[in-house]
Amino acid sequence: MNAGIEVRGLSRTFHTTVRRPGFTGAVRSLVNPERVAKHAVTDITFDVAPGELLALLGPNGAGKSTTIKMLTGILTPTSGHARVAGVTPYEERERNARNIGAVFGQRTQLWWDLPVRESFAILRDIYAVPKAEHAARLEEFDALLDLSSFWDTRVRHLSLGQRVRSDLAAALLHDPQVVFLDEPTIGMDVVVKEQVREFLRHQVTERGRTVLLTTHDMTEVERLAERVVLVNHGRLVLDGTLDEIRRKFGSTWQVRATLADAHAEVAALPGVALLQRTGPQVVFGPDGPDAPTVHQALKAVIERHEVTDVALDEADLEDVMRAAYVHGEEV
Ligand SMILES: Nc1ncnc2c1ncn2[C@@H]1O[C@H](COP(=O)(O)OP(=O)(O)OP(=O)(O)O)[C@@H](O)[C@H]1O
Repeated sequence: MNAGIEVRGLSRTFHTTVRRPGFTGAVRSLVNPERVAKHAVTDITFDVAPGELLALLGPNGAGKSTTIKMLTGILTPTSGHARVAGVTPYEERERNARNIGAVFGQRTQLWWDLPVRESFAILRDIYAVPKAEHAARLEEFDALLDLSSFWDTRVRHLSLGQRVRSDLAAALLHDPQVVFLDEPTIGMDVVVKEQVREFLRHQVTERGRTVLLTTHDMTEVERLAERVVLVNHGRLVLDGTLDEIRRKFGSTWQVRATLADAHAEVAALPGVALLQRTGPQVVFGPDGPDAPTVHQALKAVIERHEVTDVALDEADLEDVMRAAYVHGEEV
């Protein structure tokens, strides 16, 4: 069985009733309601390989949550289909629930009035996890997320960072193959964010879980994801590695180097232009659509020249993504 995610031509349209303004408008809306269709997700196709962490990115209202809701079985698609660890989520919700874990950073699935550890015990019973297995997993999660310092506290009294760490543990205690994370580190301080990222990396690399992550935090994307899928206005605009996306939309990098020999000849590098030369100081930039990434260019420069100093300027991933959202549909 494939423990990944397959999404094929997935679409979801919402039909809402428009309220006309004013009293007569309200009466007219009652008598003759005006229905409008909102195409939240349109014909999206992508895969997440087993054991891969993919970031699903897009501006507000792009359709990310709607996509995740279809993959977790909360919503049924209008058309298209999806399989999550071999199961059609909206047709077999219960079976799907056993295979997946989900964390929505803005909401909790824990019992508000119970201490965290009791919530974990209830989940153990719900998912019928053997006691020894549950204890071993909790020990592993505690080592990475430092849960024991607050797991006797009621959920309502936890800080945001403590609550989300508890939610993450709760979502993974039944050992799901596939994990959905909707803005898991929103509002956390940098230390807790890093702890959570380390935990997620461990779950992907050591436990082989398949993760679909949505976030607006580009540092998170850089630290965790190799591949990203970009959606805008409900449509998929890009599916590729961070390097590919940088290459397409982040064409503003520069490598500045000081050559050991002020008269040395500068080697021609494919896809790299020599922008400036003043004695030993040289500045390189990307040349054409097949230009390398800044890191590849830096490596090539160092390999071919003896340099005494080197610095690089790179387009911020936020800028790259902004360009990709705007121009992604054109490529
Ligand atoms: N139940 C619903 N009824 C009507 N429209 C909806 C419903 N749920 C979502 N939408 C609309 O569908 C579009 C996509 O929403 P969605 O929540 O999937 O976006 P998102 O990419 O997750 O955004 P954000 O980054 O702000 O969380 C939005 O225009 C939203 O208003």
